[in-house]
Amino acid sequence: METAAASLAPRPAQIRPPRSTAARPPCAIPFSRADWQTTCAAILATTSTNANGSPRVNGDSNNNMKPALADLDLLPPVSSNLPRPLSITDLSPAPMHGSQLRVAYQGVPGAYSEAAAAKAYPSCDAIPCDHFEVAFQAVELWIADRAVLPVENSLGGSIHRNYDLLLRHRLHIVGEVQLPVHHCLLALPGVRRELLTRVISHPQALAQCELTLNAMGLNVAREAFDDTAAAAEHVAAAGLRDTAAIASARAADLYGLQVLADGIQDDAGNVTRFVMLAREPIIPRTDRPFKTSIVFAHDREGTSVLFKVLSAFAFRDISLTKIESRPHRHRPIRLVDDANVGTAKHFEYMFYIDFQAPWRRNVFFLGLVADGANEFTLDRNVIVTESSVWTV
Ligand SMILES: O=C(O)C(=O)C[C@]1(C(=O)O)C=C[C@@H](O)C=C1
Repeated sequence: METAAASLAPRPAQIRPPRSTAARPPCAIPFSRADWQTTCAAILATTSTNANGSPRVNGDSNNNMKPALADLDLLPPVSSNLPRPLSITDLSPAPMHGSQLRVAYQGVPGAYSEAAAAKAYPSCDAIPCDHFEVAFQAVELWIADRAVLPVENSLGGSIHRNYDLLLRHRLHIVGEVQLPVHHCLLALPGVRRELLTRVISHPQALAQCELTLNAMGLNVAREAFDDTAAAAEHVAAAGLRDTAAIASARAADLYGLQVLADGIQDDAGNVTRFVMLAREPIIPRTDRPFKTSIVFAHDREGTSVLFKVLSAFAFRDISLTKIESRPHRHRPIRLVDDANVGTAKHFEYMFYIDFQAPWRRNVFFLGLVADGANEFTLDRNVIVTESSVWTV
């Protein structure tokens, strides 16, 4: 989920510069602050807002992104951005890419997403972005090489916004990383729990600590914030003595807050799964397990098509690791009320399936996908729109 505090004015979508030396990601961005701000200004200049208020980069009416590289002075000349041949790096297992990759994540330094980026690509330059969509755009515009974004949490469930963005952008899943999420309650030095009237954090973090906060007697107002570390930064920057933030211990260090309580997540095994995204797909290693992700829709009413699709997996002994459905934007159902006013309701769905299978069976299965939907699904009314394969 990507939500801003109701009481806070929405901030413009932008890639954030590192704020200070203390607040830099583990591996510094190789620009000066001034250079970085010029880059941000350039990407913002290419960003327009569509009717729904979501940012777009030179998008057409279908929200298809077109990189505006010529506008970005700091980027390499356009000619070097033409598609390049796959190199050995592209073919190696994704988590080993490592050295000096620029990796976009959503949030500010100290966010769990920054830790996930560092876990996925240990010597990367982590690039903070205000919104998930900006992280997608940063990769599409070659400002970053990869994006690392959360898709689900063991307590809070799926992060639907990123499922939707995966369909609207042309990036490939090239890996995944799981991050144990250990939350702390942070406040200004000297503040006692009894003084608190408000707890702020990312909505997922608030949900993950709900029971523990209540058990601690903190039945105070909760407020949603863009990300956990931004909440911590806000408490520190605004000198709020009545407000605590839920964030990481690293955020406490970065923003000079004290840890009032440690490990406040409702489940000790709280884990968030992040996907690693790139412009080019990878060929996964055959000596390691790997996952395939597909997205499909069907144009028939009723549940039997879904049943047939699922049976295609069952008959081949292919394990599904995740199934998710999202409203189909292009096929809304039109409802008419008593006053004969029509509204679009999204009760038709896109289905996302992740599956894991031995290499041979997986190749066979993907072959069927590539062959066309008929064979793959045993039903000609199913359309597969996306697929990615990665090593886990
Ligand atoms: O706010 C952060 O620190 C994030 O990285 C975001 C996020 C999320 O989107 O779910 C990531 C992991 C945690 O589950 C809580 C929040």
